[in-house]
Amino acid sequence: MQLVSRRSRLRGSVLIPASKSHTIRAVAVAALADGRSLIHNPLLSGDSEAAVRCYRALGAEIDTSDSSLWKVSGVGGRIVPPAETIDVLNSGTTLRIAMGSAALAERGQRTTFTGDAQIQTRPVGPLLEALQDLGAECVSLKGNGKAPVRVGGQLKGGHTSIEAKTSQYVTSLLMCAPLAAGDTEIDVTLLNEPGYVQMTLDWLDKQGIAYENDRMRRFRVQGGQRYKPYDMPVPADFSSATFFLCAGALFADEITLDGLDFADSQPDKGVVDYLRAMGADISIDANAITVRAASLKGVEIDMNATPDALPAMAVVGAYAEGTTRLVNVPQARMKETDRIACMARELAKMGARVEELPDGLVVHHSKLKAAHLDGWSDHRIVMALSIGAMGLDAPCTIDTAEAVAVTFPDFVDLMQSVGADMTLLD
Ligand SMILES: O=C(O)C1=C[C@@H](OP(=O)(O)O)[C@@H](O)[C@H](O)C1
Ligand SMILES: C=C(OP(=O)(O)O)C(=O)O
Repeated sequence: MQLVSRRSRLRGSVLIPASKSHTIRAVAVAALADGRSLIHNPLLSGDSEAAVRCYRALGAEIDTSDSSLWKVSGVGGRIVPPAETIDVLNSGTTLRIAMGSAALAERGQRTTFTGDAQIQTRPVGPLLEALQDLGAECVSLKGNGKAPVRVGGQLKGGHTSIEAKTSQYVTSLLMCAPLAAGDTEIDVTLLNEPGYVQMTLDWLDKQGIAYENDRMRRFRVQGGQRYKPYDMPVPADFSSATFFLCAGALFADEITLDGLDFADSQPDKGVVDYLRAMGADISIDANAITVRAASLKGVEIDMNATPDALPAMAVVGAYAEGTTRLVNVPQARMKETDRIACMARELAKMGARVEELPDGLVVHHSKLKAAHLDGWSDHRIVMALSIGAMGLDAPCTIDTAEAVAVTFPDFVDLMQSVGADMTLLD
């Protein structure tokens, strides 16, 4: 599919859909719990569908017939691997978390995971090694530290250390360790985006799981614990909101984003601070954020906590006065695509002056022009580029637009509802 995006002025309000990161954690915890959980307001998207299919295959009963209330009967920590390979589609978070869950099976019982072409380029080697240290049987079937992988029981606990270039490794270990028979000690030698680990710890806290956290450098998790069923709504997604925040800061008379909760620990709420530092006009009132276009100036932003915001912030940088430096986010190269390289390339096609850094992007204020763009089958690149087109005299066409469904199937509809001149073409 192609997304054609044209000059737009935005006005109105949007209700931001549920968080992908929370929905996947919600499914995983409920699937491992003893009993029946109710997940209200889940995200309906490719990545959350991947989590549902994955945990069904691992034995949980998940009824999604009511799209606003999923009912999950958990396996009580007793994973029984399916004979068939589990396909996690495009979801890195699902793959990493489910690998830990699969390690809870009995010794000799193994689960094979694969995913789409992008998933098969993303690393999981350090997680395989850590799970192995803790008693699981792990192998990367192509020997390259990537999916397809096979993970078998049984996680017993013990000690491991991990270099977490993606926080998802630590999230995975923290979610399975409580269900191991023995205690687990995890030394974390490097940790990108610790805020996503905090989201996981918030889940453990709500579950009453006992653990010790020494400044995110060392965790001790008591073994022999259980997850219990719960009844909870999923909070709105600040990563999806990012696109409306950025579009609003550039092109809105006034748009209001509803449903977001600043008490939630999602790291991408930090995008509000980034935009304010650039001069954006953003006000926050209860759960509503109101954004009006203002003239923005380039600043340096440490993006380590928020890798998913890089594509949209790069577009903002191209419109801001002066130079925007988005730094310290090397992990953005390990996502669905190498988002640093892809954004540099696509913005250059639009006439932007962009420099790639090993860990980020330098974007200079540029006179942009319309172009035919590649979305690289990466949801966040497609959405970011569509915003880039909103200030131009001629339309931009973005290929691989079907990718938005991975996290935000309603993106185009919601953008249109606040006045974006966008069309999806089959
Ligand atoms: O834990 C999570 O839910 C996520 C963590 C982040 O991944 P990394 O930790 O690999 O950056 C983020 O990019 C991803 O969209 C979701
Ligand atoms: C990187 C992302 O997701 P995941 O790692 O779950 O594939 C994302 O949603 O931008």
